[in-house]
Amino acid sequence: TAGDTTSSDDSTAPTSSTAAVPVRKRTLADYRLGRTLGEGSYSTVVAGVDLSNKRDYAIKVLDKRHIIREKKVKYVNIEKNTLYKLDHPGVVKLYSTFQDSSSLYYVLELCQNGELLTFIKRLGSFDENCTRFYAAQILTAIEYIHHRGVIHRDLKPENILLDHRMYIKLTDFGTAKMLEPSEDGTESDRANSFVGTAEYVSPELLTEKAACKSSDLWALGCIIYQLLAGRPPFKGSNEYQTFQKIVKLEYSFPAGFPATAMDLVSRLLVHDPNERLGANNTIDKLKQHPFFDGVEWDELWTQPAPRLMPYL
Ligand SMILES: C[C@@H](Nc1nc2c(c3cc(-c4cn[nH]c4)ccc13)C(=O)N=C/C2=C\CC1CC1)C(C)(C)C
Repeated sequence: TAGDTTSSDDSTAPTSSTAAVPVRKRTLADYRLGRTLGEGSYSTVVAGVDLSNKRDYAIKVLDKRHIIREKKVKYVNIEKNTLYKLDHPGVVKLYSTFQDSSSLYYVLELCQNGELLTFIKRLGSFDENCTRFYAAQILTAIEYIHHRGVIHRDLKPENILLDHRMYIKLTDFGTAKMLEPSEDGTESDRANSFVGTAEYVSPELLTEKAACKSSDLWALGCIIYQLLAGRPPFKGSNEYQTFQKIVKLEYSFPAGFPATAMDLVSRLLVHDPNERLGANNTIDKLKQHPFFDGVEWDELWTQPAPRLMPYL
């Protein structure tokens, strides 16, 4: 059975009904590790069964020496604190962490259906109805993390995962930015340094090295384009070529690309972060775009996901 995918309670936290029994810190001995699910630049995610409750989890393993050598300790703590703070059906849950002499371990929600990218490659593209559903789920997950003062900064189909219900889960917050309360909404709502993955990185990240909430909206525009077209809008033969296309806004829609989706994408792939539809905490304006006509926003996380159909 899947790990606590339905409720937020987990086996390690005492529930209100039981006495406050001391919660024993988990160790690796509490899990039977399975196959490797994904490899990150500083981590490996493996399947794991909690031997005490037979529930499936994803266990992210980080090599301490590697993290220290690569000076990524800050990012590791940002990810852990961000994940513990976020609680939304579209964000992967972090249940507990522990460590041993060589590694750090995160016990996370298992997303049984893996990466969204796998399905885009398998189908070639998503039809309009499926694109609408997944774009709406990603949009509400982005709206939630932004409301909590978090910018993801590296959204892409590789780290947007799918659970057993084929619902999306945002993951990989190692490069996220937690806006300080003072930073949110004022002129300094910029997060510096880090650059995301070439195809999805926003122009402001390339020119001013400063991401903002609107950078995640740019990535959403790239993802919606990719769901319908089967490829990202900016793709050069190498990273530098890709960056060139982005700063020059050099992209075009393939023949047959649906008109309302074309209008939406062109309102997101806008150079000026403030001019993007939904920028400056106006995500409601994004939800009202004609492309999302028919979306039942209140049913989005209870209705069954649509059967995946390619856009032919
Ligand atoms: C994006 C990530 N890949 C993955 N991260 C997570 C998975 C995951 C699952 C599959 C999968 C499941 N079935 N088949 C494939 C493939 C890749 C996965 C999961 O289930 N639960 C939490 C995860 C991540 C939690 C997040 C805090 C890091 C990278 C590539 C960085 C390793």
